[in-house]
Amino acid sequence: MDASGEIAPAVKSILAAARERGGGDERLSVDTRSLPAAFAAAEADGRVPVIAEVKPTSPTTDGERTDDPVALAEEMVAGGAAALSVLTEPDHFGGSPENLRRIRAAVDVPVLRKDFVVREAQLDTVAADVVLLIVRFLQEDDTDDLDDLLAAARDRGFQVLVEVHDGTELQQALDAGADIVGVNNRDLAQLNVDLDTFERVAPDVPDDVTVLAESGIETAEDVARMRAAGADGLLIGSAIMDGSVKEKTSRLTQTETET
Ligand SMILES: O=P(O)(O)OC[C@@H](O)[C@@H](O)c1c[nH]c2ccccc12
Repeated sequence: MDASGEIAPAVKSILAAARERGGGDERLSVDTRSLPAAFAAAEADGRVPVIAEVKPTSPTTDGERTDDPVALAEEMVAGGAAALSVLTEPDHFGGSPENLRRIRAAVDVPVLRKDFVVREAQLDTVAADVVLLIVRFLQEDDTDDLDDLLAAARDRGFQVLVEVHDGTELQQALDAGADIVGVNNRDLAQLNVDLDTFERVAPDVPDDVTVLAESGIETAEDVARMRAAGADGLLIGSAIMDGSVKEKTSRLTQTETET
């Protein structure tokens, strides 16, 4: 199916670039750090489980953060991030596989590879603890199917975060056997953020599936709201990348102990 009429021009451009991108030279086999265990350790320590995202820029961000990504990642961990997300998409997000490689070597926490993987060989670009698969993008022409990519990722040892935007996509993710699901509060048609999205979709996620609230989480109130709606973990990029990274991370991971 090609439903690209329903997605924003920036997203079409991201998808077109993803289709063109090559993969790794050889099949990877990864030894991963457990994301659910990292979340449990954060909870036990009184921290909100947050995946902090190293995102130099994005189609919805002004300017680009040019600090050393490893230094940013270390500040996030020092601020209490349970895990990290690293953009590896070069054309629209200022990321690179090299950033991920260096960051994963420098920290002990699980690291999510944030990219638009649409073909099996692209899983072999760089090792990570978790890879992202976006349901909506795997329904397009010239992409592999969710089921096949999920199996291919697990065969290599990866944990897989399956991203959804609504109830229909959630059902597809669950049917494919996803055990970590992210609900993205940013829609792909207008690129607007609406935290209601998570509140709408989360009640249908089974208890044994880890569920993340993604995008648009900026304040302690947003954190509390997503947690109240059932988020096991939160994926936060822009609000942490803006300003003092350590302080921002610490503020957002400690909201539950302050009250
Ligand atoms: O910067 P924010 O609004 O905190 O969002 C982080 C993350 O959810 C967002 O970067 C994201 C969610 N899904 C994606 C898929 C690809 C690229 C980026 C994303």
